[in-house]
Amino acid sequence: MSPAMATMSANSQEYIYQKGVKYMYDNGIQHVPGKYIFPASERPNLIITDQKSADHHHEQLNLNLPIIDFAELLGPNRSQVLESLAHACETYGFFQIVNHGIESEVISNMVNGSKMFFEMPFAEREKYMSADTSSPVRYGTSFNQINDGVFCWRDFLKLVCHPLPDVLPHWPSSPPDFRELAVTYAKETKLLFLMIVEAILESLGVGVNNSEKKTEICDDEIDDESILKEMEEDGSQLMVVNCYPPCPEPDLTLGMPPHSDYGFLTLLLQDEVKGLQIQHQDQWVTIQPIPGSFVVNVGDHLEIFSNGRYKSVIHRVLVNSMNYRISVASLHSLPFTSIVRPSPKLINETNPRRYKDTDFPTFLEYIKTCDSKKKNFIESRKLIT
Ligand SMILES: O=C(O)CCC(=O)C(=O)O
Ligand SMILES: [Fe+2]
Repeated sequence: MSPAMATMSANSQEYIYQKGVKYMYDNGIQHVPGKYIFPASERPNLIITDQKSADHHHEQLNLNLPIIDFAELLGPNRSQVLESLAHACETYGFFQIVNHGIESEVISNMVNGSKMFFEMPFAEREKYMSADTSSPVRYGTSFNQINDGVFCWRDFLKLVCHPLPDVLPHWPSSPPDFRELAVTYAKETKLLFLMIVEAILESLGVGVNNSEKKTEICDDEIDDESILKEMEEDGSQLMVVNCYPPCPEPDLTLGMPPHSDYGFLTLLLQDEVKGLQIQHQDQWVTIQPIPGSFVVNVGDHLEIFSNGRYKSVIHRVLVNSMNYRISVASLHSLPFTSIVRPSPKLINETNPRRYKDTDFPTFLEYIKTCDSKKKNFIESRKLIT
C-alpha cells in the first residue's frame, strides 16, 4: 500500500473515493471502502476458487448471444437475418453484430485512446469533472457521485456527440489525438446505428420497405418513415467510456448496478475481459466477448416504440481482481426534443397501447430524484404491466 493510502483517515477516505476507482487502484487500495459495498442481496455471486491468491471467478452461466452477420443482412439472405434480429430483440433484448464494416483500426484506436485517457494523472482527468449532467463532457466515478448512496466500481468519461461542431471543442484535448479518434469512432457508430435501425424497423413491419403494410395514420401520430430521417439528421448520441480497474474484493461491489439503457439502441464495444451480464430467464448470464464485434441492446425508447415487442433488458457489470476492463457505449436515440410513443402500426385491438408518451425532460427529472440507475424508468411509463 502506498504511504498516501496508509495514512488515510476516515475523513480522507471519504475524499479519496470522490477521486474515483482508478485513483484508488493506482494508490494500491487493499480493501473496498464501505461506500462501494453493496447490500448483500445485490452483490454478485462469485466463487472464490483460490483463497491465497484471492482469485475470484464469476459463477458463470455463459451466454452466446445471437450473432447478426451484418454482411449477410445486406445480402440476399436479408429476410432470414431480419427474423433472427426480431427473435434476438424479443427474447434477449441483446445481440452481437459481426462483419459490421467498421475498420478494426477505428475500434482499436478508440479502445487504446480511452485507456490512455484513464492512464493520465488524476489532475489531468479532473479537469473534466462536472456536476452538470447536461455538460458536453463529463468525467466522474460511479453514476452520480453527488447523489449515489452506494458507489459502483467504475470511472467514466461521457461525451455528448450531437451537435458535433458545438460539443467538440469541449472534448478532452489530451491525449493529443483523442478528439480525432473519438470523432471518427462516433461518426462510424452513428452510421452503423442508422443501418441497424433501418433493419429493426423492417423487422417490426414498419420500415420503408414495408410500405404495403401501411395503414392510415393521424397527423399527430409518429410517422415511422420519418423516424429514421429524424435520427439521421438530429438524433441524440452519447458516448460513455467505462473504466473498471481491478478490484481487491470484487464480490462486495459491482462495476455497474442493474439498469436498462435509456435511448433507442446502445452499441457497446467491450474489450476481451468479461464482465457484462444480462438478465435472461430470471438468471444473470455473462456475455462472452467476441473481439471486434459490437454488443447491441434494445433501449427503453425502442421498447416503447415497439409497444413492448422488443425488450429493454436489465444488465449489470461485474468486476474482477485481476484484469482492467474498458468498454465504450454509444447510446443513440431520437432528437432530444422528440416525444417517444408506441408506433401506431403496432397498436391494435389485440395489442393495445402499453406505454405512455415520454420525453427527455421527463427522464431527466426522473434520474434527478432516484439514487441509482434502475429499471424503474421504463416501468414508470407502462400503462399495462
Ligand atoms: O461495460 C459494460 O459492459 C456495460 C456498460 C453499460 O451497460 C452502459 O454503459 O450502459
Ligand atoms: Fe447499460
